[in-house]
Amino acid sequence: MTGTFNHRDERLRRQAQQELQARPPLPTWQRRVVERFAVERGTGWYTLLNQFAPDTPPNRPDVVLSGPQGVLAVLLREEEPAWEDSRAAFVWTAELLAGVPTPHGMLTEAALRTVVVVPARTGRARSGHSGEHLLIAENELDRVLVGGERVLEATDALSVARHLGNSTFDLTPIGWNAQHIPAQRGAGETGVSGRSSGLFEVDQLREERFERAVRGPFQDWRIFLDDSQLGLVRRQYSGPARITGPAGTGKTVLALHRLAYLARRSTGELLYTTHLRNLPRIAEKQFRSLAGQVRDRVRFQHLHGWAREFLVERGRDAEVDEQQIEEAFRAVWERTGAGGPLATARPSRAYWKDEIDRVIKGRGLGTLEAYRHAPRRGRGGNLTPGFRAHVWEFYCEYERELSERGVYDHNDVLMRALDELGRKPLERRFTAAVVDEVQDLTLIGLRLVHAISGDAPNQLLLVGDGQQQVYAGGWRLSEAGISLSGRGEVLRRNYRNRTTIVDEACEFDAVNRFDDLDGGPAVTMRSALPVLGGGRAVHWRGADQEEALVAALRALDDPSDAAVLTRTNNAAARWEEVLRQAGFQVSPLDRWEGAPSAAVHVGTVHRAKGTEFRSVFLPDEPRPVTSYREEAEAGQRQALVAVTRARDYVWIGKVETR
Ligand SMILES: Nc1ncnc2c1ncn2[C@@H]1O[C@H](COP(=O)(O)OP(=O)(O)OP(=O)(O)O)[C@@H](O)[C@H]1O
Repeated sequence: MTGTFNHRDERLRRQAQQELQARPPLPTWQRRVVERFAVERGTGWYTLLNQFAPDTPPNRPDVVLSGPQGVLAVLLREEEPAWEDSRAAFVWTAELLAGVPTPHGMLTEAALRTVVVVPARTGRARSGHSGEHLLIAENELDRVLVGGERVLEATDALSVARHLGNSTFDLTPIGWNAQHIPAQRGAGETGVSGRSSGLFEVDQLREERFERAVRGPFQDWRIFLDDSQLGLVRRQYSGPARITGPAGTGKTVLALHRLAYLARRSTGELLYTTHLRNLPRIAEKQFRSLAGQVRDRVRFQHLHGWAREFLVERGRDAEVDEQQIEEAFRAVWERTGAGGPLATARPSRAYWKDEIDRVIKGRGLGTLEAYRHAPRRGRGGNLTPGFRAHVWEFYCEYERELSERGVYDHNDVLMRALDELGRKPLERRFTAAVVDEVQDLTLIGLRLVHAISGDAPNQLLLVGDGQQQVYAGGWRLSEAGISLSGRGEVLRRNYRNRTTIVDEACEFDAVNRFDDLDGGPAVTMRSALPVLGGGRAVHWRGADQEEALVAALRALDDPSDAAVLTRTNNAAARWEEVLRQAGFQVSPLDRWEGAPSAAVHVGTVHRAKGTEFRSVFLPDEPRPVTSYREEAEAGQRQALVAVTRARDYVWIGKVETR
């Protein structure tokens, strides 16, 4: 075997030497490197040499390689170059690559890495990522050519190489011929078009793409996007923009790609934020795997965390004591709420807490007069201006209680941060900010992200889905001074949920109170296009739900990546206990950072926003019967969020006692 390989390597080396002789000579060490690259043709790498090498402009790659581990923009330099040059070389190559179609989707620039190779005599290169590139010495080429994660199939690698060779005169194939390589078509494999464009026959492949390629070993959201996703990653927006789409349509994936794309074409810090505490941690982990080289450019932080940190930097108090807030509210409710007009109108403490959190403070209403006329979207209960005076009185009591206890609540933190920004804006705004799950922000939260980001091109991207709103209340973007002017986009292909799960989700009447507010087209789960067929939904009915759920968990073919989702914290705590006693390893959702684990995740639907699991269990739990429309609607939206966390399997319990 070895003999065969050596013979092949030798042939490839001689071919490369001949081709190199016909062009301006390279310094000896560079020639050695290019020959080595060319020999790797035998392991699936295609080499393209910059026609200007060794006098390549400093901001261009000397060599580009396409192979199993992706695409490499290689700079052969005597010394480590300035980061601006290696970044420019990356962007130059990325622009050539933009949207190469493959059977798995459009290739993204996550498949591309910049590698700087310096001569061996320089000694071992200062190893590792400098942020923009990987620096290695000539004798360390194995680090990028051998092993590592495989991201391209052989046909993809060749297709990409041909595309590069055919899209610029600057890159010349070495050791292979972009025009004459025969198409490779094996069983179940898609071949390469013989056309000189070097592209796949995309039209023929479109049909196959969803069914076959998505299931294939290389359907990876980091490396391949669909055409509408990739278009939005690269689109230039002249002001704030918004992306909507039903659950599982790749909104977060798109947002992460866009952050990476913008990070590589700008300076300064970028921000991914949301009101959810655990989502930034999960998104950060995904981003690291997508764009490790620019990971330090993007801050992943939930909005309250950002506001607290900002206030502290400005020397202002920002501590929030959850327990004190809860006690303050309870005291006021018992003193004036429970026996007063509020309880008569609506005997729910939580409802009036939401009225303060989501309407009065959430909208930053400073006077009774403002509250009298404020819209109360999605809140139900048509409160007359006269009745609102009672609510206002109750709110003032709550504020007095907080101030006597010397505490701020979460809304205070956002409002104080907004005030502080009004007094003295950020010295340097974020280059770009993405706000995920935007439908659940309060109006003050929305104003705050707008104040942080501004209106400049590409600076603010709002990502959300009105059908998945799980917190009360609502707003119009215009109330926060944000104008989209047509910069609203919709995604429709669902990559997460198998068809059966989507069908289950469509059973819920999850009214979208957002899209019709902002004038965009209302796209609901029913109009989503599931890419993955199959899936399984089990509706269990009976008396002993604990026994049934535990048995169903034990019966899973693949027990990894399972979650039990509940409506309330109490129910989550109880299920944690039940599962532990049944011998399961349990991981509370609020501490989860997105890493795969064998433990069963347990938490509320609120904590599960933005996450996904192979199997999801939704046990029945007692819920108050409601005659209020908005509560029923909220329940339906929560149920939709819960079901759409499942990729393959959903178990829905219903306790039926005699
Ligand atoms: N182009 C793609 N190819 C393959 N998988 C994809 C693609 N886009 C997204 N996915 C996968 O689909 C799933 C859902 O993506 P994502 O979380 O971005 O959706 P979302 O629209 O933000 O969902 P939700 O609104 O429910 O939070 C993820 O598993 C993601 O990896």
